[in-house]
Amino acid sequence: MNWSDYDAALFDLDGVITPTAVVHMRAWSAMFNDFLADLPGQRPYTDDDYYRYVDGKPRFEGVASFLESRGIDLPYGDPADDSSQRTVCGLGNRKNEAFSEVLAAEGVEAYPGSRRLVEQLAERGIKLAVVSSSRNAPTVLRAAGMIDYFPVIVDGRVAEEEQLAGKPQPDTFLDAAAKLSVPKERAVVLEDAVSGVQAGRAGAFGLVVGVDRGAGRDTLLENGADIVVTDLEELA
Ligand SMILES: O=P(O)(O)OC[C@H]1O[C@@H](O)[C@H](O)[C@@H](O)[C@@H]1O
Repeated sequence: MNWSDYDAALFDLDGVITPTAVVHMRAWSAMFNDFLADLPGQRPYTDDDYYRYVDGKPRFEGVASFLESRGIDLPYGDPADDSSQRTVCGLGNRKNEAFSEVLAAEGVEAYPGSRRLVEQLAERGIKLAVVSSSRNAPTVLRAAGMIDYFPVIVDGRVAEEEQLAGKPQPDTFLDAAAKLSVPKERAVVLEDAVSGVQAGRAGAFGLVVGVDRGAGRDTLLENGADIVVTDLEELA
């Protein structure tokens, strides 16, 4: 790809800039498997469930989507629900406690190739944004020492405040491009999740880059990626 064809790069965070997709995956697995253990006839939650139903989506939409796939009906509850409550929101918040504990205990470093690409693009004057479903995005970016590169961050909280539909809808990416004053045809979306490349395709952005951290090259291409890399170093 030729960066001179573009004016902005819209980065997903977890699994694209930082290896936190793995932390999210482990936290989801611990929470769902604990929850399923009490339900007769349910097979365990696996990484395949993560990629199909949870990856890249806002917290409570991930919970609802997985529960629906297993025919489990729980009340939605309220985002402020305590993590002990048997609601969609309660389960999401239970998972968030596990995620926050790992982040606090272990910290996080950006992928070296992603840091290099971000630094180079910043030097070239390409405008940069993070577009993440996660409400933890600013905390993760700060912990990785990367927050100052991104004048625009559209995270799970911003999406809620501004009533933007989450990925796989394109609204959060479109919002970031508008905030950077860059037309979508001049913006590149960089995503590791199926729901994320779907959002990129739905928004008709200039280029959708799939970063294969486990979702699978063919799956990313089928769902909206124009090109697929395994590390962002390849684009630096
Ligand atoms: O619960 P949070 O931190 O708001 O994150 C929501 C989602 O954010 C996405 O970035 C992750 O890919 C998902 O795994 C995660 O579930």
